[in-house]
Amino acid sequence: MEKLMIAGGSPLKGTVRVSGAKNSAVALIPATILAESPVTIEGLPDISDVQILKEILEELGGTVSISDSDITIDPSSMISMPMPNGKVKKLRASYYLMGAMLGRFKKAVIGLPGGCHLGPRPIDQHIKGFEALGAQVTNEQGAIYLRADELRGARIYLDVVSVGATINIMLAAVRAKGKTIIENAAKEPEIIDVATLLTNMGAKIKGAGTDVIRIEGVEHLNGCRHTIIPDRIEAGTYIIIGAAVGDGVLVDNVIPQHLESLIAKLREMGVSIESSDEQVFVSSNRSLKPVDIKTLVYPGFPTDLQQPFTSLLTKTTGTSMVTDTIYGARFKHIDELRRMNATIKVEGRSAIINGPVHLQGAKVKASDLRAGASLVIAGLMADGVTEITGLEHIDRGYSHIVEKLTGLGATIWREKMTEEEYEQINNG
Ligand SMILES: CC(=O)N[C@H]1[C@@H](OP(=O)(O)OP(=O)(O)OC[C@H]2O[C@@H](n3ccc(=O)[nH]c3=O)[C@H](O)[C@@H]2O)O[C@H](CO)[C@@H](O)[C@@H]1O
Ligand SMILES: C=C(OP(=O)(O)O)C(=O)O
Repeated sequence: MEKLMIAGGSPLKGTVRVSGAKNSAVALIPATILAESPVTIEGLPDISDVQILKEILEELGGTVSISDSDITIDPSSMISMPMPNGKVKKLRASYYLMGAMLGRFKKAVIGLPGGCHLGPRPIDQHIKGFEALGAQVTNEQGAIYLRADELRGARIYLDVVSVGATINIMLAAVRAKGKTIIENAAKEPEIIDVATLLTNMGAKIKGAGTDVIRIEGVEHLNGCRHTIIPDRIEAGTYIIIGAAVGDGVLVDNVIPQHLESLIAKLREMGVSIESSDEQVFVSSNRSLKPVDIKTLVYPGFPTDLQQPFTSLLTKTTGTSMVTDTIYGARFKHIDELRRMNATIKVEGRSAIINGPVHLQGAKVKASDLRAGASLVIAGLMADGVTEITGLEHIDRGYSHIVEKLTGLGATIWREKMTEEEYEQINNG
């Protein structure tokens, strides 16, 4: 077990290249199950979620080869092996195995997913969609059993706008007989990316990226080549780092339109930020104005950037408020930021931040992926050394974070935890 060490306080400068999107990758990889010949995905991020999904596809009988950041998956020999436990519990996106396996094999057994603990994360809308397509779905001892004689297209209205449910229903519906209409669908860029892959495989999908998606089921899906979109949350994290401690940070391989809500807020605060086709240039400003943010579904401010953004707000002069309308309990990073000197209180779904404060290095624990990102940013801003445990969460979503930050001039390194430290962490 390793911990992350950061000696903060120095300005960062240079170029950082963003990797492929985690939330696309974790759907694109299961989507390959639906093909009848090899699929190549280019530009995958080097993160643990991708590694685990690769191993899961191998357990299902797929042949997986990786060359640099490209992966080729031959799904032709896969079987619908039950996966009630084990690796599926390690990540949220293992729920996409349900839609993909139901689409191809008309049956699947998948344990309820893991992923970040952000309060309740039900999957009732996924199940509602599968049932509407004709599947029988039961929950037995923490695993979801799905079976259908045949899948039939249906009209499905999502009661909650859900990224996961939209993609999962799409995965099953591309192999259903007839037409499926998903209403009140999520519009995140990752949904368009998955629809693009499926279309390249031979699926018929219209309207991905709008709130009504129309799918005409097909009999066969073939292999193809697909290039993943850049990770807007990783890009947003480096842009926030540039705003917090940057002396000219160029974030490369980004689609700025995916981050309009973040860029607009940073400008409102007085951050100097310029964007071109695929790059964003950002510099820190000594005095920043406080702002309020409210997380919303895309194209609103992403919940996944709320925690990293909170660290930046400790630097502003005055009071800022962060309200998370998607995950009302996504505030486990706040206690850790307080240990670093931040003045923040949580009231219901909101965190109220008073600044400016000068953060101080401390021993802190990442409870989830973006809590980890917020602590990395705080560590870079702080005087002295910050030690972050819970690195396994950060490794779920940030490819080569130490190398990328070192490239910008940060003093950051991984260190093996002593047995004593390991025990302390495990005992809470
Ligand atoms: C792997 C992946 O892509 N993860 C992202 C995805 O998670 P995920 O797909 O799990 O998130 P959803 O978009 O489904 O969740 C949005 C909201 O709907 C609720 N809900 C969702 C499904 C359901 O069946 N019932 C229900 O009530 C959730 O509790 C949450 O409050 O979108 C989230 C919201 O942008 C991001 O934080 C995650 O990074
Ligand atoms: C919440 C997140 O991930 P997951 O849904 O995979 O847990 C995230 O990426 O911030």
